[in-house]
Amino acid sequence: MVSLSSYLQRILNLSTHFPFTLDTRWEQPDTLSIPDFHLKNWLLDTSSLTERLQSHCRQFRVQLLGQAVAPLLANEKCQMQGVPCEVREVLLCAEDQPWVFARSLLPVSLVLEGMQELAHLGEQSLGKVLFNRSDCVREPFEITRIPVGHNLLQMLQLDSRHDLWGRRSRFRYRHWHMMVAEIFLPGSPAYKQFGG
Ligand SMILES: C=C(O[C@@H]1C=C(C(=O)O)C=C[C@H]1O)C(=O)O
Repeated sequence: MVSLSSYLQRILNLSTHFPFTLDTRWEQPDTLSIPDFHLKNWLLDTSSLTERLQSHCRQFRVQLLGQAVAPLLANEKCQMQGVPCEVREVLLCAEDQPWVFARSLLPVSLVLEGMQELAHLGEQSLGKVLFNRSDCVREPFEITRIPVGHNLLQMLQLDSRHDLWGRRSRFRYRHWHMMVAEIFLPGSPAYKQFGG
């Protein structure tokens, strides 16, 4: 098991990589055959992923890879109605392993006017902000399958013997929409092979 500090040293030294982006096809959940019920339960769980991961480990942290205004991919632009966004990419890590890669899109006007706490989240979980507000409504999930060899794995310098799976959903707050996409990485408890 690669020690998180040496693993992160490698990733964080690649500062030019931010944003890592997440170029993948997103589908309605019933159009992809999810390998097993255990994974499906993780993919479609609407509760806070941060809290669920914390219940599976002793030491949890959010490792910020970057948060800055950056271009969106075509399939993100239409979901975000073409508004300029801050892109926030993090690794959700437990013990000595990165368990989730997350890429969130935060409209600049929301960060500046609507929810200023998003401007200086740093390594606090975005979920703590979103799930503590009753006026943030989560919209339905789309899911994605990331094949072995996808460039995200190469950029994150991770190997996987199986496809990875992820989900994304928008959170609506007043007239704004945020997008949160999460990819379960090989060591995460979303896969039955998890040793925990
Ligand atoms: C949406 C949540 O927030 C998590 C924390 C994130 C962050 O800090 O950038 C991003 C995605 C989530 O996995 C959650 O906890 O469910």
